[in-house]
Amino acid sequence: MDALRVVVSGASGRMGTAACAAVEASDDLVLVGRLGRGDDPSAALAGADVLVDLSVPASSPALVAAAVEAGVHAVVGTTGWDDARLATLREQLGGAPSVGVLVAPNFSVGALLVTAFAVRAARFFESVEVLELHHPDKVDAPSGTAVRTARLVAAARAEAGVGPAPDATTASLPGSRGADVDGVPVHSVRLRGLVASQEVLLGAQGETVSLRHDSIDRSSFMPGVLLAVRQVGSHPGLTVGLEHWLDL
Ligand SMILES: NC(=O)C1=CN([C@@H]2O[C@H](COP(=O)(O)OP(=O)(O)OC[C@H]3O[C@@H](n4cnc5c(N)ncnc54)[C@H](O)[C@@H]3O)[C@@H](O)[C@H]2O)C=CC1
Ligand SMILES: O=C(O)C1=N[C@H](C(=O)O)C[C@H](O)C1
Repeated sequence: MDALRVVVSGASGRMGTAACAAVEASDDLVLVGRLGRGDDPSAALAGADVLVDLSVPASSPALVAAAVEAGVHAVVGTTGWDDARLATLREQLGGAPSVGVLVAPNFSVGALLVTAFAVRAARFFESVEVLELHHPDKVDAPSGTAVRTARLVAAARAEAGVGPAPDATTASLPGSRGADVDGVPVHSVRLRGLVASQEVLLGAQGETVSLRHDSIDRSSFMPGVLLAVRQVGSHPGLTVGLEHWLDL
């Protein structure tokens, strides 16, 4: 089989640099383009099979739209894909039925497992809060992973008939109880020395559970990136979350 031709957008960034190296180290993949801020993606996409987008939330929708337009599959790690953006992309993919796009808030298997464990645990605990901790150069908050975790946990609670978490607190400073994501408080820490961490705190009468994941190096994301690049062409349409391809 011919090697898959891969273009990386955000190629000079922290994740893009690691992804380019991971692609170059793979015998079955060939890196045919590195896109940075201000580059026109069309020429690179013309000779590509898969775009890996690791850019910034402001640029990601246009880059992915250009890939779909060119008939190129896309693996999207960039955050900021809210419901409105996903709906627009879904509509575009309706006109490109053979193209696959994966929007993956997190590529690390450990992070995906923590989210899956939290969803499994959700119905047993009346209280739940999410803490996400990242390096201080991260441009967005809350993290895409935390938003997705909170939404999935909230959906699992709703399905099980768990009511709102108890909370008698009146915040005397705005923000002190975190952001409200479907009723789940999400707290964002930015700290030099960190890469990416998440902790899901669950509480019931007389007991608590803390589910924590730490990416201590961006290499933690690369097996997931490579798996996604290899599989995206076999999954036409939009997939949100790499967990769907890991049987989690
Ligand atoms: N899904 C996952 O597992 C992970 C996702 N991320 C997400 O990936 C994104 C990138 O993260 P980092 O590498 O830490 O950020 P970064 O700031 O180091 O890199 C972003 C790069 O994108 C470039 N860029 C901006 N506009 C562009 C455009 N129009 N075309 C091409 N490149 C463009 C910037 O110049 C920069 O080099 C963020 O949204 C982050 O949240 C980060 C880590 C893991
Ligand atoms: O910006 C980062 O670093 C990360 N971004 C993603 C997110 O917002 O969830 C994934 C991971 O947490 C690292």
